[in-house]
Amino acid sequence: MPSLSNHQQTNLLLPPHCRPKTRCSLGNFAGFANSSGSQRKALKNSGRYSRLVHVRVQTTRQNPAMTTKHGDVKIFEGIQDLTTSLADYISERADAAVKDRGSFSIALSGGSLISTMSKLYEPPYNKIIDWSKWHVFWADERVVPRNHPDSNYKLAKDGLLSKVPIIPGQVYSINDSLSADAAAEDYEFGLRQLVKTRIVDAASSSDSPKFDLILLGMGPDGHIASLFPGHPLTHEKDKWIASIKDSPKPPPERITFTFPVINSAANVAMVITGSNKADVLQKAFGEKQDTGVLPVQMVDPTEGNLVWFLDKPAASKL
Ligand SMILES: O=C1O[C@H](COP(=O)(O)O)[C@@H](O)[C@H](O)[C@H]1O
Repeated sequence: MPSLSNHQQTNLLLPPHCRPKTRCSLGNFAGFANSSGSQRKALKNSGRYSRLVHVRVQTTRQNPAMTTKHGDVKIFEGIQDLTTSLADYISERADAAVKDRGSFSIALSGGSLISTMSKLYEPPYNKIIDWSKWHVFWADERVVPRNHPDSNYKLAKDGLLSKVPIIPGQVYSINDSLSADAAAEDYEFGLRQLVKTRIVDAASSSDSPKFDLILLGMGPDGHIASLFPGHPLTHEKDKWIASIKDSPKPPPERITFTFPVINSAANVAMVITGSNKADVLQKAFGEKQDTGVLPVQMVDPTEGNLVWFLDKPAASKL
C-alpha cells in the first residue's frame, strides 16, 4: 500500500503533525433481509420477539433471514454456505452504495472475519464487483507495524485486499509510526476529511460518519471491534475513533471505532462462527444482564440495518 507521498490528498487536509513528514495515515491514512433500526424498535416494543431462543436453524442460503428484535439472523449449516451468502450480501451492499452515492465505504474488523470473506476474490464476485469504487477502513486496529502478525491490516491484505484490484490509495490503514493516542486522533482526522468530501456519507441525525457497511466479528467475551465488556470506552460519546492501551486481549494497544460511529452505519453485519462463541451469543440474544451489557448487545444501528451471519456451532445455544 502506498504511503502519503503517492496519495492525492493535499497537505492542507493533513493533521498538523503530518504536514512536513513523508508518512501520514491520510489517503490510505498511512499509507442484516434487513431490518432497519426503527423496524427493530417497533418489534422490540411489540413484544413479538421477546427472546431469540426460538430461532429455527436455517440451513440453506435460499432461506430468508429471520427478523428478530436483534436484527435479521441467518444461521448456516456450513461455512461454505455462510461465506457465499456473505459475499452475495457484501456485493449487493456495494452495488447499492455505488448506484446511490458513486462509491462504497466499508469498514473491516480483524480475527476470523477475514477468512469468511474469501469468496469475494473468486468468480463471480471478483469479476462483478466494481473494486475501483471501494474505500476500505478498519473498525479496529492493533497499534503494531503494518507487517506485524497481529496487524488487522496485514490480515486483510494477505487474506483479501492483495487478491482484488482495490485502489491502494483507497485503503485507509492506520499510521503505524504513531502512538496509540496519536494514531486514533490521526485516523479520526482523516475520516473527518473524507466525510466532508462525502467519500464517506454523513449521518442525517448527527455529525457521525455513515459507513455503507461495517463488518464486525465478536470475541468469546462479547467484545466487538476493540470495545471490551466493562471498559469505559463502550460509553464514549464524542470521539469517533478512540485509543485503548489496556486491551484485555493482546496486543494491549489498539484503536477502535466507537459506538456513535458503529451505530450510525447504513448497514452492520455481525459475522460469528465457531462453538466457542455459543455461550456468549446465547447471553447476547437473551435479556440484558444486571451484571452489565455486553458490547455486542450495544450494536444497534439507529436508522441502519443489522444482519447476523452465524454458523451452526456458534448458534447452537440459541
Ligand atoms: O481482537 C479482535 O477480536 C475480534 C474477534 O476476533 P475473532 O477471531 O474471535 O473473530 C475481532 O472482531 C477484532 O477485530 C479483533 O481486533
